[in-house]
This record gives sequence, C-alpha cells and structure tokens, in this order.
Amino acid sequence: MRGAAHGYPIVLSDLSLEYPPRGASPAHVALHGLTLQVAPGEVLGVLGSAGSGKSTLAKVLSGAAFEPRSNEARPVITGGQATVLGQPLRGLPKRKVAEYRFHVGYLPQDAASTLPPDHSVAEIIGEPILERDRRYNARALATRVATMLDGVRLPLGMLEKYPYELSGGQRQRVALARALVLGPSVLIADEPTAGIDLTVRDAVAQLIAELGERHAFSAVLITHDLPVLRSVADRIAVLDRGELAAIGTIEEVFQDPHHPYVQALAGALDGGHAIIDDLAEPLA
Ligand SMILES: Nc1ncnc2c1ncn2[C@@H]1O[C@H](COP(=O)(O)OP(=O)(O)OP(=O)(O)O)[C@@H](O)[C@H]1O
Repeated sequence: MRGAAHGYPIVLSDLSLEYPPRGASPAHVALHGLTLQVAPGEVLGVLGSAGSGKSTLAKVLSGAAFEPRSNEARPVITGGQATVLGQPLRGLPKRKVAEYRFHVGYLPQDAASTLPPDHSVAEIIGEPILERDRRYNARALATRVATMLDGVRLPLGMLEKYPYELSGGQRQRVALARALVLGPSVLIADEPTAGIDLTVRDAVAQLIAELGERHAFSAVLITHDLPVLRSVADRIAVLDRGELAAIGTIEEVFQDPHHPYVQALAGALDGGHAIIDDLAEPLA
C-alpha cells in the first residue's frame, strides 16, 4: 500500500455516496459533498441524526462496500474522492479490495450480533490473520490472539467459548479484537460502545484512546456516547441529512453552534444527556 504522501491517512474531498436504484426503489444519495481530513494519530468522532449517512461512510472507508462477496445493497462513490492511506477508493480495482482491507480495521454497527456462531472466540479473532496468510505459524497465531483478547480486557478462558456463551458486551469486545488483530493503521468503528455496560465502555474507549496515541494509528469513531467522545476524540464531525453540519473540537463545535441540528445537540448536552442519539429527532 502506498503511503499517504500528503501526510493525512484519510482525505475526503467533496465525497458523495449513493445507493443505486434497486427494484422499485430509486437511487438514494446518502452523503453529499463531504470534505474533511483525518490527521496521523487523530481520532475523529462522527455523530449525526438517524439516517444522516454515518454507517454508509463507514462501509465505504472500511472497504466493506467494495467487497465482491457481499450480497447487500452497497453504496457507491458518485462524486469526489475518498483517499485512505494513499489509496483512492473511487475506482479501487476489485483485486485490491482484500489487500486494502488488511490495512483498515472495521467494526461494523452489527459486529457483535453477526459473529459466526460456530466459531470459537480464538478462531474468530485469528481468522483475519489466516485469511491473509493460510500458513501463519500456529504458535505465533495463538500468542497474537491471546494478546488481543487481553487488550480488550477479556480473560483467556474465553478463547474456547462460542458467541452464544458471551454477553453482548463481551461479543462487542471480541469483534473489536478481531478488527484490530492485523494491527491496522486505520480503524473505522461504528457505534463500538453501543449496548455495553459502563465499566466495559470505559475499557473499550481507553483501548481506542491508547491506540490513538500512536502516531501511526488513526480512527473514525461513530458514536453518540459523549463521555466516549470526550475521552477519545480529538475532533468531532457532525452529519445531518447527508451533509457536514460542523467539524472541530467538541468545544469549537458546541460553543457557538449555527446549524440547527448542532444547536439541538448542544441543547441536549446542556441538559446533561450523555447519549445524545435521537434527541434532535424532531428536526429530522
Ligand atoms: N441498503 C440501502 N439501500 C438504500 N438506501 C439505504 C441503504 N442503507 C441505508 N440507506 C439510506 O441511506 C441513508 C444513510 O443511512 P446510514 O445507515 O448511513 O445512516 P446512519 O447515519 O448510519 O443512521 P443510524 O444512526 O440510524 O445508523 C438513510 O437515508 C438510509 O435510509
């Protein structure tokens, strides 16, 4: 993979994403004209109203949208460009998708509920390593998997368990360990702390913050969890109906908001809400 010559691991310039027409459904523009950059070592928090395009952005940046095996309706880049680790994603050849995905960790929104039920935790976490290299040394693999499990604060006894034996929060942490097992330079995490209890949430946030302290690691973190944003995000981007409503540090964004959706969020924050999802629904 080429290095990011301009120094920014993620560069979005006037990016528009669209779901093509399918059956009776017309084409749907999910994101329109998004321009932003993520710096080396930066964690960018992304929040926005329901349907504002956050998960669509995550699918594209992670490369999941370009996965040839996927049967889902997939967004396509219809305008502008997204360049991640020097790789322009518009026009990414199919043969390069797998290689691209090795460099970009992805924790999808439904990661915890879609772990393969017939695989043990050890198999689930180690799978990306074997996908990259079938002949990877078994002992090195076991060590790496155990290190990842420890990193997400789960006991080693969990390695032989199956997803149905784990709580939702434990599954979420297994999914995160899997997303990070290849040591990606970029992590795209879609609601990584949704549905997990407070103590674990802090552990997950801390793990992402520690990774973010490394200059060679950047992340896009979609979350409405304000304490997580405060502890982890260097800046936040607020999306509303497919457009960028604001970007900056939390203080910059909420100090003097102009955009109505950002104003509504600021009001919710003043009201002491920690999770600011859905509070601006009347505006949507
Ligand atoms: N497979 C699809 N086909 C067509 N339109 C879609 C598809 N998936 C999402 N959309 C539409 O694209 C827009 C953005 O959806 P997206 O899931 O990215 O929003 P979001 O901000 O992640 O929402 P939420 O917070 O509810 O997860 C929405 O209007 C949604 O209805």
